[in-house]
Amino acid sequence: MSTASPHLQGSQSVATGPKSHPRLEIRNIHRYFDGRAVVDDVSLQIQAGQVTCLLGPSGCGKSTTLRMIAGVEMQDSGEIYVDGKLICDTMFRVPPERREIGLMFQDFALFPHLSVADNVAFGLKGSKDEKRLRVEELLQKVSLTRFIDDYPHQLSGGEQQRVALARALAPRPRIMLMDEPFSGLDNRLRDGIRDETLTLLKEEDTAVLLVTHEPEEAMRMADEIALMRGGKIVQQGAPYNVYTRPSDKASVAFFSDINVLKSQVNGALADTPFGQFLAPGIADRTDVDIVFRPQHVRIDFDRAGKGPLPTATDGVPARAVVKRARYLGHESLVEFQMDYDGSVLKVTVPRVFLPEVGRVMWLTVPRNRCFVFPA
Ligand SMILES: Nc1ncnc2c1ncn2[C@@H]1O[C@H](COP(=O)(O)OP(=O)(O)OP(=O)(O)O)[C@@H](O)[C@H]1O
Repeated sequence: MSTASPHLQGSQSVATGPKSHPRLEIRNIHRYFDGRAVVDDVSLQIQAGQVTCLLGPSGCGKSTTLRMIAGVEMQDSGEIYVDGKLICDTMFRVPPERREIGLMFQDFALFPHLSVADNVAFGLKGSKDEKRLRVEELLQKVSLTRFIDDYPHQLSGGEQQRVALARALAPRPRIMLMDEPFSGLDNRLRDGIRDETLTLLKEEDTAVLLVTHEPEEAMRMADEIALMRGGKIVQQGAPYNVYTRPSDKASVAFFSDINVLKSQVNGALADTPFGQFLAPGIADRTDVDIVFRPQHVRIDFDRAGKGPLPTATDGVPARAVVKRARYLGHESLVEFQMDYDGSVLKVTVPRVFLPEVGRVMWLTVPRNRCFVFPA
């Protein structure tokens, strides 16, 4: 069983020798609007070739953080370093165009009057031949060579997005900042373009900071997730760690629906209708939330008024009645009304499972899938 608190440190250090610096480092950045800390002491390190997703709900300060790194917004305190060199503090500031940072936003439009080739070549320096070579290389990588002389309006939304990516990467930026870059695309296109983008970013060895409010996008794209809330990074680490070892109830809830049992600690144990849960390190008489995801609840059929026998790993079964069942395509969602207090618990099953309303069943909660947090 997991309990509250582990503040994960992530897997960011890729040692390449004593002098290696992160490609991008921001230290203790603050930004205030109307006296309110919109970005509140944010620090991050990103290595070359690493994708970090800044993930959080709307208004938590993600875009403001990105804008400060890009240099279009000034922080009130804190420093930004690229390859160990200071590029911005409150006294000194390298202008945005000299930061070697590529930008890609949802509405980062192509120049309509320029061909695909000229769009991609826009930020490039060097001879005509050198530019042409780089344009061809990138268009080949995004599989758009055949559109090289076309104009943006002749391309689909997804194709335009890939040209925008090629354009952003053409000058070989050391860092790529992406703000919800795929949110304008329809669902079916999105997965393919995300995967292609990831492959290309890795090939170019760029350090990427991608802002998104979609957990699924972050899980799919990120080497590391920085979970942001109320201007602060509340947890940081590999997607697996952030998902399976969340630091608090809100972090669990950000990734999926949750079920919550209320209890109070007594002798490092919390009593519930599902049996006792370990609550190590939490003081007696502390109110706690026992949190678990719908996909982790176990369902058993009623056998002559009884459920399965209690076990150490799954605790005690609790009697429930099916209130509603829905098939969602990739899983079924069943809502159960619990006998013990009439509350409703959600359970998902990765197949077609549509028991009739009113049917009696028994639920158990595997202890290794639960989190106990002070309420
Ligand atoms: N120039 C500004 N003046 C005043 N408040 C601002 C300014 N820019 C941003 N804010 C406020 O700062 C907070 C954070 O905004 P920000 O755009 O960084 O959030 P976000 O996490 O990127 O949200 P979203 O996902 O909706 O884009 C919001 O409450 C926003 O209203």
